[in-house]
Amino acid sequence: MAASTLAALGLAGTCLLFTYVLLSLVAGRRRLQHIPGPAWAEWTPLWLVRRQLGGRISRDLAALSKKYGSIYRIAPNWVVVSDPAEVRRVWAARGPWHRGEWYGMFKFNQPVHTIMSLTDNAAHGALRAKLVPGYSGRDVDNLHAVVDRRIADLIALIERNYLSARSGPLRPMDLAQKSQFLTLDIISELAVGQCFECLAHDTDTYGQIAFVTGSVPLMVAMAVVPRSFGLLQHPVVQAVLPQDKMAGVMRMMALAQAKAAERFGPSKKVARDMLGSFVAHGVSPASAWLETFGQIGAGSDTTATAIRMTLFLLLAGSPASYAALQREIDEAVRDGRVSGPITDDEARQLPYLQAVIREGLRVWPPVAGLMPKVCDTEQVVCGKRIPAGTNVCWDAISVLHDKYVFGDDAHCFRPERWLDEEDADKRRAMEQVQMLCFGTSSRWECLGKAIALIELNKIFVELLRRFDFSLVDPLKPFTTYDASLSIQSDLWVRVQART
Ligand code: HEM
Repeated sequence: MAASTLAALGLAGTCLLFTYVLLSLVAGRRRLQHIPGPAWAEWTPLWLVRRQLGGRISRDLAALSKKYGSIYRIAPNWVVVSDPAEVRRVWAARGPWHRGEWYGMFKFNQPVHTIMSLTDNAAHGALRAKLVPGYSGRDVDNLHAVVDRRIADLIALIERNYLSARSGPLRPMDLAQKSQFLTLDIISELAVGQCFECLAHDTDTYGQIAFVTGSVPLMVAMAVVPRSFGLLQHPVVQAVLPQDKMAGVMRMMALAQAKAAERFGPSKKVARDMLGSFVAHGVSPASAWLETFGQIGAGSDTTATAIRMTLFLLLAGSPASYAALQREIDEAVRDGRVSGPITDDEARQLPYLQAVIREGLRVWPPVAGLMPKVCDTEQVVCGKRIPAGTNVCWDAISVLHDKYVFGDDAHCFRPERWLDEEDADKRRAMEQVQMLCFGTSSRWECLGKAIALIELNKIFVELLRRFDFSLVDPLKPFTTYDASLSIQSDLWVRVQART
């Protein structure tokens, strides 16, 4: 073929491609033109990618809600809802919505799905039914003992390395890091039957924290561009991935695979633990290790954020609440209403503790990701027409700080709001919205909620009955990067033994 013909074909192809891209952009823009939002977000997902990489996405969304109202657009095919009632309706267990492609990041590039990456409701429901008995603790003998044992490890570590005498030198402790050591030790022992021993060695033994810090910001940014995860397999991308940060996660995967393999085959190990429950209820070998691996991610950063941010809010947001909680604990200990260590049932009888836990999760939700849901038919949300296939996300901060539900001081940490409310309907409405932090009443409700609450019920009592905490630098209390979950460090505290 003549060079001139080739050039003409090339030019025609480029023009066609350009026209296609332009028409797609215009069509994409027109679909959601009736929903307000930032100008650039009408045309390209790059606006959202940039925000996601900026490390303050939930605060950015809350600011957009103030400007645009209860529903706004953040990308050509993405909207965000900040009205709690509408979020509950979209997430309703029997509703027509399913998860969006965003959840593909939780497939971890493996051939089979995890419970968190499944977007098909029927397939998700089938796998969930096999996991529920293990997560609920029904089939598991060691749940409470594991939590008690690892909290004892944290106490021992503090007493060994981090106690500051009242008049002696400061021995600062990074509460952000130690909270995560605790939750990693608990979840690794529950998930694979082998504790990571981060607390015993006072280090991130499997490099899990380094991995999350190094990879999650990129993952959540990629998740808003459909199918971009395929790129991760590309040799060029593989070459630029931080191999040192990947090494730990590879070891974690290998451990999960080895531990799951022990549960299958002719001489299989049978045990009444979480993995044992998954296998007993029909989870396949390929899924068993992956669920276990996913559990370590889902169960460590989240609960660590709840622990450290609740303690921080007590220290910085409301010293009076800190004192009230410590008083409740002291009185319960004195009256013999709590054992050593406290049981979950005993903790549930401490009203101020329960209010503190609820309030901590509400003010700083550990999972504030977009979590988009999609419907295959046209819907109406917040009074606006939502075309089929649109990603409908929640604005976690606006929902959980809603003034209509929680009062004018909704953004403040005030545990008393849970104790003072006398109107039963109002209180129920508050609880329903607050529990959205676990996805409660949706078909995707957090499977680890019971485990997380056991940890929270115990940790504050065991720490505050022994120690006094204060911030080392109240003007620079900690660093945080908001990437759907909070990546936090340098929450330095002074810990003193109580006399
Ligand atoms: C305070 C701590 C925690 C919070 C705030 C939290 C929050 C959430 C939320 C909001 C979801 C729903 C996601 C969606 O709608 O798609 C979820 C799902 C999930 N969480 Fe948690 N979580 C916490 C702790 C844990 C723990 C400790 C574990 C493991 C032991 C865990 C395991 C899971 C799993 C497996 C799912 C997927 C459920 C499904 O798809 O059916 N979470 N979590």
